[in-house]
Amino acid sequence: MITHNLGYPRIGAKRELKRACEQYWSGKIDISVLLEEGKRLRREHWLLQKEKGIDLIPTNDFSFYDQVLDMSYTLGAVPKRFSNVFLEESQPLDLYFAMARGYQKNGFDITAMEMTKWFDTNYHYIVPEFYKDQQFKLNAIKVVDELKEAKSLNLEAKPVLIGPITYLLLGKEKEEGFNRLDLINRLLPIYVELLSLLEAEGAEWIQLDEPFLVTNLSEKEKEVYIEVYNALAKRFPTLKIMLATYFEGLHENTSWVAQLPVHALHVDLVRGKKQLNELLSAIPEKLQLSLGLVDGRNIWKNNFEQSLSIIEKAIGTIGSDRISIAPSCSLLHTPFDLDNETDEATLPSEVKNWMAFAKQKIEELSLLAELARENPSEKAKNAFEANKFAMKSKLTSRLIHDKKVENAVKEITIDHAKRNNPFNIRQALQHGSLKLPLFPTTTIGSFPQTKEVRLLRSQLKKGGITANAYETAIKSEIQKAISWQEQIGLDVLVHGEFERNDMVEYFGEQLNGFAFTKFGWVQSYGSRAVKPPIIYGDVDRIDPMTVAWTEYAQTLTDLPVKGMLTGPVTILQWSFVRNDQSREETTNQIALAIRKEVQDLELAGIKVIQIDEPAIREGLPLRKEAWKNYLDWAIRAFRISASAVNDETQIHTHMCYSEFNDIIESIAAMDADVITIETSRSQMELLDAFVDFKYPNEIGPGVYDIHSPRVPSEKEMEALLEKAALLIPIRNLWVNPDCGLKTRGWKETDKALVKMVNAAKALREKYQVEA
Ligand SMILES: CN1c2c(nc(N)[nH]c2=O)NC[C@@H]1CNc1ccc(C(=O)N[C@@H](CCC(=O)N[C@@H](CCC(=O)N[C@@H](CCC(=O)O)C(=O)O)C(=O)O)C(=O)O)cc1
Ligand SMILES: N[C@@H](CCS)C(=O)O
Ligand SMILES: [Zn+2]
Repeated sequence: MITHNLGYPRIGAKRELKRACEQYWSGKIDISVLLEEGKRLRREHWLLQKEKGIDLIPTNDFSFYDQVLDMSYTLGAVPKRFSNVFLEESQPLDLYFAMARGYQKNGFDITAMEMTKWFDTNYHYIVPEFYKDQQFKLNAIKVVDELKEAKSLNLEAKPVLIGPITYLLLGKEKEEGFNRLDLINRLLPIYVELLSLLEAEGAEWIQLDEPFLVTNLSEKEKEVYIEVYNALAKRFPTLKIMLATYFEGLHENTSWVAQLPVHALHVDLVRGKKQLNELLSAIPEKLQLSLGLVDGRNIWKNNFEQSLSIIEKAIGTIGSDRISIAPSCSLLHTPFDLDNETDEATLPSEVKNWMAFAKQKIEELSLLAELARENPSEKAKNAFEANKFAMKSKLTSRLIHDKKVENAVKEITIDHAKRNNPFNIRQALQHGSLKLPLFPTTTIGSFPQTKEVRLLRSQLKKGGITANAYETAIKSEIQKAISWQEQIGLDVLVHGEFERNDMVEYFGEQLNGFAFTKFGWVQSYGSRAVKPPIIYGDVDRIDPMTVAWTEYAQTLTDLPVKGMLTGPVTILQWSFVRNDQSREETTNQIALAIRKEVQDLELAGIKVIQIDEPAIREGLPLRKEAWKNYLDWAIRAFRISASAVNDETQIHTHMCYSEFNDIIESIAAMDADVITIETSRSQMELLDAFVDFKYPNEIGPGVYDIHSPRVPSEKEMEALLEKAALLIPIRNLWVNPDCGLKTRGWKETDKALVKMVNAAKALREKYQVEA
């Protein structure tokens, strides 16, 4: 039985890759320094896995931005708007980064490719763009060079590629008249070329990631899978293909997937525990099985006793030489190294002893392999006892349960999720009290988190400045932001979220039942990372979390300041969650905590309160049969958090990166008075669902993409608004960017928002004249 890994976090223990990329983008370092840093990180991560005893080590899991973008680049799926600008002799990495970030230099103004969520994770990938005349062309340098690098270190390397069908399904047709799956005939020869090169370079194993195999597939998709994998098997009779599935079980796909002619099948036994029995009975004689035992999506220690019984069962049925063990999915979604966490105040050692990050998960794998052998070492036996102790300590700990919270959740009734009156009555009251113009302008909450602001927080945490000095400095940022918003003519203001490290972590730090880390970074997109807090116990809010900052901002202006909260589903989704109770139960606890905050904001005189729920769509189960149950409790949790206010108090919600078509009914059921959504990258395409559904409440379709430094023109935003005004009743229409502006600089923010306000004014004029 061997151990292998599906992918390692590439950003580095201290986010070294982030710093290197950002320094390169700002011209502070040369390309050679960036490339060298990438090489150093790869080497370090490979050697660490080797040292911990992993037999098969993944390569090509490293990326300077995103593994899907790497694949597009490797397969030559570069949209023409880029390839026309970047000539053959240009630095390849510059073209690659331009695809991700857009390019507004040397007289060019090219928009970035779209970005969306990777299955149900908080990781974002760059969406492949497909055209009717799409051609592919191999650019194998990265994949092959990384294999050579690993081989030069005497490692048993396993190149990891996104499988051809998952790659196509991840993308989007950018024009009508074709189906992207039909491109398989042009794509497959490129994969064949790539696999041949890798085989020639001595690759024995290739991992092809096909996570779409865990979803509800159409007949056509199933047929393409069968054709493609048969073709590959015929062409590569000796290359060992490991077909990797994860994030769910195979369900109804089990029997035919088990028949695909690959060397090994990897299955996720954390999310898809139940599939093992069926698989063991359906497995053909030669197929090897990779058991995904160690949770790649959470930070809890593996339960050795349970894992060993699974291993035993698998060995007992098909023999140890056909079994390998691995994490459930790539470790990209877990932080780097728990050993770096030494602060008892943020992460009590009792809780830390229940946890494992990527490095520890790799150790767990080696230990499990050792323990499954006949005569495990003393070290492994001791580790087994320590693991048993940790499991028991978690079961019996006094840190976890809070009767008061558990009772409050039990006492939730239907009334907790109901506003006093329906939307039309609330709308009239809110319009009467807020007196906003047509096409009211607002922003989504955050303003640039400058180096200076982040430094202040870092100094506060290190004791370099006092809490008073920090408060004064943040208040000064708020004061500047309020007077600037008044000056440029925004209608509903925000305080700017300067005091927040992150929209989830900030709340986690103030809620009971949460622990947090210093270095627990997980890549979110490109160079950006998040530090998900850890929910280990019952959640409660003791003191107000945001009221003082919002109240202060409101004292500075007569215009309404929007209170800014993160919703219960998003807090759940972007945290590491308990594995000892249901997600629904935890979300209800968070909903009650946010409800208290909403009530306190209203009491403090705040008339508009936004409860962000960007992760509702992302939390949707991968299997359609589980959607209804999830949506029922998720929407109810939002409503519990939002419904304790008077009719005059206007509740906003915000969502980004979401395809709304499938869940529009549930979004309407949230019954927020105003919803702001990300729509600009898709040219308002995402608005269609709201239009088709005749969405009744107010809506702010984003008019500019905040993920790129590109400043849109006034005309562009006006055109988008015109489009929206034709689709949505204008009294229901708001004007805002796609999302918060924390990642942007002040210069571009100022320019863009001035233009946005002007665009709103132009529409106001036009429609007032017409009215
Ligand atoms: C809306 N989004 C979010 C998602 N998930 C979240 N949990 N939060 C989100 O906001 N998912 C979907 C999208 C993803 N979008 C983003 C956008 C931006 C970031 C981002 O900017 N991340 C920052 C880290 C933010 C943070 O936690 N900052 C801390 C610590 C800052 C720090 O690095 N300090 C330095 C010292 C100070 C200095 O010298 O700069 C240090 O520790 O070395 C803070 O502000 O206090 C990033 O840089 O990646 C993420 C997801
Ligand atoms: N209020 C948050 C929402 C991000 S999704 C922000 O503005 O950053
Ligand atoms: Zn957003």
